[in-house]
Amino acid sequence: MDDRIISANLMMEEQAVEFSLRPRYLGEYIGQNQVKENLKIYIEAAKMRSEALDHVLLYGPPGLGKTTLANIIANELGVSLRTTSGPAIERPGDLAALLTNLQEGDVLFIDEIHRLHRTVEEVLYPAMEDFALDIMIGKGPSARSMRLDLPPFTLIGATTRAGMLSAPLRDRFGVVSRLELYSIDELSYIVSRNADLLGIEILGDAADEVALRSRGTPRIANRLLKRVRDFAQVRGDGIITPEIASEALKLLQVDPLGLDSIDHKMLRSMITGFRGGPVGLDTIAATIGEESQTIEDVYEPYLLQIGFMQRTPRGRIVTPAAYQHLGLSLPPEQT
Ligand SMILES: Nc1ncnc2c1ncn2[C@@H]1O[C@H](COP(=O)(O)OP(=O)(O)OP(=O)(O)O)[C@@H](O)[C@H]1O
Ligand SMILES: [Mg+2]
Repeated sequence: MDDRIISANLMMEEQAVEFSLRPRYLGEYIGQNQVKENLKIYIEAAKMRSEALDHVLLYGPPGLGKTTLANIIANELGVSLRTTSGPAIERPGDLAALLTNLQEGDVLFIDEIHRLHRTVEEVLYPAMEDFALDIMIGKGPSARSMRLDLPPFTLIGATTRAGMLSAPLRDRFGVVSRLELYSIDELSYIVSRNADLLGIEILGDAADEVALRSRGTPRIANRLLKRVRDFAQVRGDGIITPEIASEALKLLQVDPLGLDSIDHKMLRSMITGFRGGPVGLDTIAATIGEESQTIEDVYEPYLLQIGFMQRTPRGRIVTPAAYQHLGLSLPPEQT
């Protein structure tokens, strides 16, 4: 699924561009107003008290700006940021090395924090709570534990799956923020701003056109913008007009609402195989050959947001709006 144009996952060759487009301060970070307002206050307060900011957990679907926000928080605090990820920290000693190298007030950013090894996670508890490391010296009966002080620091954890964090870890975050899918207006603004940064000329209506198909996700908006730019250069005079945008987007096989063939396949198989549901997540996954987790993290949030799917205790159901979008008629008992 990673070569899908609308995959929200970061592709290798995109990293440099993403880095250059990343907003550096809260003022440049579009949307997520609730999260921003809260952070602004906590950051201000931490600075006034000359203390480290409380630990922050950011969660939400991929490509919504968690990494960006972690960098912004460090910038706003005026401290350094060290980045690592759950699976990258293999042994407790690796984490201890990271922690002992922090300066007072620094931010340690752990991406995919739900994938931390258990033994590593246990080192994190006293580090987060008491800014201390418990290390074992010696082996066997003569072994004893020694406590090492750490400089006060801020841990920022990011995850697409808050539900997979253990309770003791989750409870140690003072600030827990959920990032939401972006509105069309916000995405359109991001597209225009990023076009500016990349030296691309795009008309307002064309930016809306791109925004509409970006599944509420800035990363997808950036990707579509670049494809549309290529098209405008080859087929037009480089300026992205609404006509150019919609022609280019059609070629990318993304429908006017940003759904691609996998979304279509999923909705259609729920309709034809299960009369629109309710149908369990695992059944859907097996039917279309995707992993349940991927469906839950990546495809479903957008379909829920645009009201094409609903979650019920008995499973997922397809809504009339989706039938209409697909040009299918509702089963008789639902009309
Ligand atoms: N609020 C925003 N305003 C402007 N641009 C944004 C915003 N959020 C994200 N972006 C853009 O989207 C890109 C992807 O964001 P980012 O890498 O922070 O997502 P992520 O949530 O960390 O994704 P993942 O879950 O894959 O790690 C950024 O490079 C940036 O260009
Ligand atoms: Mg990230």
